[in-house]
Amino acid sequence: MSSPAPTSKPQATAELAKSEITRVGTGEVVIAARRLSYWYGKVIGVNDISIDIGQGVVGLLGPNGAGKSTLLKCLTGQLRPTTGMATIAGARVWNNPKAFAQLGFVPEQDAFYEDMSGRDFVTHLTRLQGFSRSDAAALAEEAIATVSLTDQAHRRIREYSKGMRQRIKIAQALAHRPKVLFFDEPLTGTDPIGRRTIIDLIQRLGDEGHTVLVSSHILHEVEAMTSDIVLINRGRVLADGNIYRIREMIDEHPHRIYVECDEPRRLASLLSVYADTLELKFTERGFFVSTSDPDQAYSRIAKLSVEHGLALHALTSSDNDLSAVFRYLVS
Ligand SMILES: Nc1ncnc2c1ncn2[C@@H]1O[C@H](COP(=O)(O)OP(=O)(O)OP(=O)(O)O)[C@@H](O)[C@H]1O
Repeated sequence: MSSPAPTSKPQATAELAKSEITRVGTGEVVIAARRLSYWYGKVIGVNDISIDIGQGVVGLLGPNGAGKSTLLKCLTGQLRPTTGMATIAGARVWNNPKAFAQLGFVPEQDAFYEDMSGRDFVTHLTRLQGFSRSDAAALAEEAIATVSLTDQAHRRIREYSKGMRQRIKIAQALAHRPKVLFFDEPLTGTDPIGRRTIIDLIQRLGDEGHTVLVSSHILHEVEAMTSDIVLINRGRVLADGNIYRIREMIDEHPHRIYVECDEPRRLASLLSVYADTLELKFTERGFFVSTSDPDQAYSRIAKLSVEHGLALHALTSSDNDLSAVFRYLVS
């Protein structure tokens, strides 16, 4: 999205109505943004976001280019907001080392000294937080154990798999024991076991009372960690709240189910008599059915195929992904 950079000053926080502030997480507000915008020259990264984030795990969902990384960078003090502000525990983040000490950040991109061991990498970065050599070493060891990398910590990062790289980045973010953690697309490129380890860890951090903000463009990834989500698109908050509410929004819209079975035309004709069947579209091996009542449609397809002896080979929904949610919300 491209439009001229704003010239007006940010409005004061007090001028915002409560309804203009997105509220996620539980308990006291830990992370806050007020009228936060960030412009890359004439391209907007984050557009006037006001949000209060409490404890627990919160998912920041949006398609590629939505502004997730830019928002995380503003909230962690890596980028100075063009307008507006970000705070952690009430203190402004930008240019404030005290705020940095309270947060841990797991970036999407790798930025390693590849020839360092995992252990040295975490220890050195922890020393930069102001800890003595021995304290930093002890904290690093603890964090490395938390991500189950103790056995591999002596190896050079160059030799690490993608999943191990993700975990050593997480150890780096945890070592100084921050209460607030930011994960930018933490599951990218990980295998199923690595994913499980990271998801479990994120949930545990949330259960222990940390505030954890996790960005992703994949709905089911975030769903595995939390039901508390914020949807962003084109730099703006589109919706927030419980993931089930978002699912309800999906269900309020025509839902497309793909069916492959023996004699697809026969099953399609059986479905065509129901009022919630909106459209049928055939493919080489099956058909798409659009329905206004997905729950009914799923059970009906299963029931009819059994009753009429039509073996089902595929029953899937292409609408379960995030792009569908966004299509609905934007339209
Ligand atoms: N360094 C940059 N220079 C110019 N534009 C940028 C830069 N970084 C991001 N943008 C633009 O800002 C917008 C938001 O990008 P951002 O990287 O924050 O999105 P994202 O949701 O994190 O997406 P992705 O997961 O693809 O990184 C996009 O339009 C993007 O092209």
